[in-house]
Amino acid sequence: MKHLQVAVGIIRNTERQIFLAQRAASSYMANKWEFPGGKIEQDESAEQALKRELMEETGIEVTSASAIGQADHSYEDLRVTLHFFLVEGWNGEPYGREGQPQRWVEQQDLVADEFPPANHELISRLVAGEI
Ligand SMILES: Nc1nc2c([nH]c(=O)n2[C@H]2C[C@H](O)[C@@H](COP(=O)(O)OP(=O)(O)OP(=O)(O)O)O2)c(=O)[nH]1
Ligand SMILES: [Mg+2]
Repeated sequence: MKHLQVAVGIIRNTERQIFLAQRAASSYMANKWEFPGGKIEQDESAEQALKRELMEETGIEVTSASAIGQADHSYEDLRVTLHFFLVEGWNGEPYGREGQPQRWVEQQDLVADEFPPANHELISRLVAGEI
C-alpha cells in the first residue's frame, strides 16, 4: 500500500483560534476540513516540508513551529503518517492561497467529524486543552 509522510501545521493565533482550510471537492477526503500541509518530499525534513507547504497553501512564512506528535492511519487504499506541528509564529496573514475555503475556529470548538479520521485523536487533545 502507498505510504505517505505528511507535514501538517496547526496554525494558532494569540486568541487560541486555529486556521482551517477545506479540501477540494475533487481530492481524497473531499470537502473535509484540514490543517494546511502536504507530502514530505524525498530530500526534505518534516519541518522543511511544513514551511514549504504553508507558504504554498496559506502564504505565511513560518518562524516558530514545534513538533507535537504523529498519527499513523490506514485508509482503504492509502497509509498516511501525519507529522503535526504547532505553529505560533509567522510572518504574513494566512489565507486560502489555492482558492480553498478557510476559517478560524476557537480551539475548543473543533469538531472531529469535520476532519479526516487520521486527525481525530489530535482533535481530542486540542479540544481537551492538552496542547
Ligand atoms: N494537509 C493535510 N493532509 C491530511 C490531514 N489529515 C489527513 O488525513 N491528511 C491526508 C490527506 C492526504 O491524503 C494526505 C496528503 O496531504 P495533502 O493532500 O495535503 O498533500 P499535498 O498538499 O502534498 O497534495 P497535492 O495537492 O500536492 O497532491 O494527508 C490534514 O489535517 N492536513
Ligand atoms: Mg496539502
